[in-house]
Amino acid sequence: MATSERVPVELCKGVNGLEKVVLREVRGGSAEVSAYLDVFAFDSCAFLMWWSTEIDSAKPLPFQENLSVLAIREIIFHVGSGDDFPLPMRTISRDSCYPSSEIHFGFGAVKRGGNLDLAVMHANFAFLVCKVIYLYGAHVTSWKNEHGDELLFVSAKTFTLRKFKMQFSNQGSLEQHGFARTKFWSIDTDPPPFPTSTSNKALIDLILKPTEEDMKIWPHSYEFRLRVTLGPGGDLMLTSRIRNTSADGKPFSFTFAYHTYFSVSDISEVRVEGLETIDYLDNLQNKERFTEQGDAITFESEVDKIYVSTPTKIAILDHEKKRTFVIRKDGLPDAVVWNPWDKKSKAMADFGDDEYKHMLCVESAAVENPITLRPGEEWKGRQELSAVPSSYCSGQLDPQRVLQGS
Ligand SMILES: O=P(O)(O)OC[C@H]1O[C@@H](O)[C@H](O)[C@@H](O)[C@@H]1O
Repeated sequence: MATSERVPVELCKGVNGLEKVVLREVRGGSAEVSAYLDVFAFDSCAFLMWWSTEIDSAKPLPFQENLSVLAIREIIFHVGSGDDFPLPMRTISRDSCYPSSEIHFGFGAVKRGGNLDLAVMHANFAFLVCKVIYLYGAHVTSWKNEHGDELLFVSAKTFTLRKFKMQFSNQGSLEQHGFARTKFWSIDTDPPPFPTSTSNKALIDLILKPTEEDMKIWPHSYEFRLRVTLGPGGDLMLTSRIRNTSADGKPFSFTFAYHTYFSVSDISEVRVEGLETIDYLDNLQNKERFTEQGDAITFESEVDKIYVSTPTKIAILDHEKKRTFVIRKDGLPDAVVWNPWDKKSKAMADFGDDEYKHMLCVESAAVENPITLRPGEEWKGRQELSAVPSSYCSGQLDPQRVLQGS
């Protein structure tokens, strides 16, 4: 039987500081199961960080050791009944067990140790689609699909989180990739309106403004807004808006990139489509300009290329995982493709020697031509990521269909 059932939940103190939730079978009244959760709640939303039916096999996700439960008003689990009970959450099917009216959206913010704040949001509590955004550098450190698979790559050796996201480099005088990724951002509670609809989405708005100290390094006044949105289908959207708020009448220029590290099964099995025949500046050859030849891009050594004036859709095909990442971008004409391969991986202190095999960095960017804003002007750059199952094997997938989003 696979009928939908709302099961009453009791929360009790578990071991190791974890919450323990007891679900009681309502039919027949005999079955009882204990499940261990790491949850926290904010306002009326509860967030599940991981779940296990056995305490010993429960492995916390990274960076969550110090999360504490603030309040829990209600947790609703939908499970099967009879012989199916308890169904692991990830096997519950959307159609049979989860009426759309009960899909929850929301986000929360909680303080953790080590002075990093984080915000967590979910688009669908039962499907474990959640993400974690560090206010330090506005890093999105986790993005999961409905099966709980992590879609982003985070190095196990990451110690400063310098590896993720914002590039706000003035090409030269600033630190590598600029300063936006090493500043503490704030939650923007009252952002100016966005033209796009916000219904049926979980979102959070972050903002970065310069302090007096920052102005000594980059003497310009700006508001840098980032909206992170999780769509109901699990798509991850990042929209950045940068405004020149200078009172001195001076313009400023910047370059930009969403420094996204995708998790891949095996870099040797991965193809990038959509950049064929496009010009690129090769970072490994003094930014000399070449034209990409032939078919899709594959990887067999270090790659560090800035593709210029690319199409707005790029696809990363992961043969082994049977998954395709589709990147759609707007306001970001360029795309950086980077994999450090073995030698560079060994030279990077916060990157494992073999981790290059499981990551690919594809960045939606505006690098070749810096963006210039006069006082009062605003720039907008948007990246939308989706992960779709693909039954790809060589020659079977029509790249044009992926790139045209059909
Ligand atoms: O280690 P970082 O500073 O995050 O940079 C990683 C890589 O980022 C890419 O954007 C650059 O093209 C590479 O040259 C660089 O090595």
